Amino acid sequence: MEMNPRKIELPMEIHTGPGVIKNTGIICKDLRFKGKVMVVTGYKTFNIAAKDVIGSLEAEGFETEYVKVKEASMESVMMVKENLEDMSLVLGVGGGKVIDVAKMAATLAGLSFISVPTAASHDGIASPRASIRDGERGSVSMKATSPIGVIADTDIIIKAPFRLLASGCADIVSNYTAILDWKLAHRLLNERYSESAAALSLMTAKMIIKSADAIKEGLERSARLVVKSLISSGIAISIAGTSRPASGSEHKFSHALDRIAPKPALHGEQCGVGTIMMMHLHGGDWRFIKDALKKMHAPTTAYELGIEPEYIIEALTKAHTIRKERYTILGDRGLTREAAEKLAKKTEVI
Ligand SMILES: NC(=O)C1=CN([C@@H]2O[C@H](COP(=O)(O)OP(=O)(O)OC[C@H]3O[C@@H](n4cnc5c(N)ncnc54)[C@H](OP(=O)(O)O)[C@@H]3O)[C@@H](O)[C@H]2O)C=CC1
Ligand SMILES: O=C(CO)COP(=O)(O)O
Ligand SMILES: [Zn+2]
Repeated sequence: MEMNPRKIELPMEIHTGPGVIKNTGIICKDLRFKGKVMVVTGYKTFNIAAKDVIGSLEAEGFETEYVKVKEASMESVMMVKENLEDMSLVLGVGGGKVIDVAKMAATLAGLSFISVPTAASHDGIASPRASIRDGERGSVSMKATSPIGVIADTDIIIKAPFRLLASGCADIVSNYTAILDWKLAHRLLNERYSESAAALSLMTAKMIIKSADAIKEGLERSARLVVKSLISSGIAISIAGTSRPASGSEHKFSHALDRIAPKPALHGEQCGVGTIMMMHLHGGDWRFIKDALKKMHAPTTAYELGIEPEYIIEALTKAHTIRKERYTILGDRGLTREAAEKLAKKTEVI
């Protein structure tokens, strides 16, 4: 296989622990930033964390502005970018959608970006990719600048609804099928494959399953454990330069559900249920995945996702049309309706 020059971008500083959000201003100063900082946040997370972030920045002499976003869409990215003219730094304070929008807007404006997650719900915290909805194309994985820093306050993260933490665990469990899909594409299509990225991604998934019993509601140590795993999964994405080690057919299923279901569940929750079914298609131990998700209190059925079975079946038949360039066990033709129904029933998802 031809060897092209590669660049791996990683965060320079990762701050995790209780109360670290109060050090945001000092951290930005130590990283030699000055001037005006744009804080991108969400409608709930503004009060939960962004207010404190702004207070900490202003106490260190930074000027600040903030903008609230709802959706991880190209419109949100452009709206944020338009407000970045005289900024020297962008902070994303919130869940995965806020972080992706802030990351992508900073990338387009040529600015540095710091990730301030308020929930351990996704492995985009430290990754150099942004998942953005773009019109008819649906969800696309865009190349973005790596966060220069991560500030993960475990006091805030553990107070977030437990569902978000369980969803983050499920997003990591999905690395199992993502790796199987990546290997398949490597064998069939000679797609570039990184042993080290795959090994890190799989090890992270194994570790989170091993620690499942230690993940408890309200326990700061649990938040720390999941955050560490999400960052390590994000670093696997950085090494690969693509989200391949953490996103395969199970993610295609989740992206399809986002388009089809009237009320989609959380990203990680949907990916977890997708992992059960895709593992069955790979001929692997889908019960092991199901049991692991159950231990983590993550959903394993359509009912627990709050999604009608008919949308699960439709998403299964459409999943292969998402990110067509990303070859997976779904192949180029995808599942027939009958096969989709059989798969969902066999794995007790519906
Ligand atoms: N770039 C990458 O590599 C990756 C990207 N992703 C993307 O991330 C997104 C999923 O992220 P996820 O966080 O699950 O979803 P959201 O960003 O939609 O967050 C879910 C909800 O949780 C709320 N929330 C966040 N933190 C708290 C808190 N501390 N207390 C109470 N509520 C809180 C948010 O509030 P608010 O309304 O304020 O936003 C939002 O309403 C998807 O778009 C997915 O594609 C996922 C994995 C990797
Ligand atoms: O969610 C991801 C990894 O968990 C990456 O998402 P994509 O499916 O957008 O590449
Ligand atoms: Zn994901």
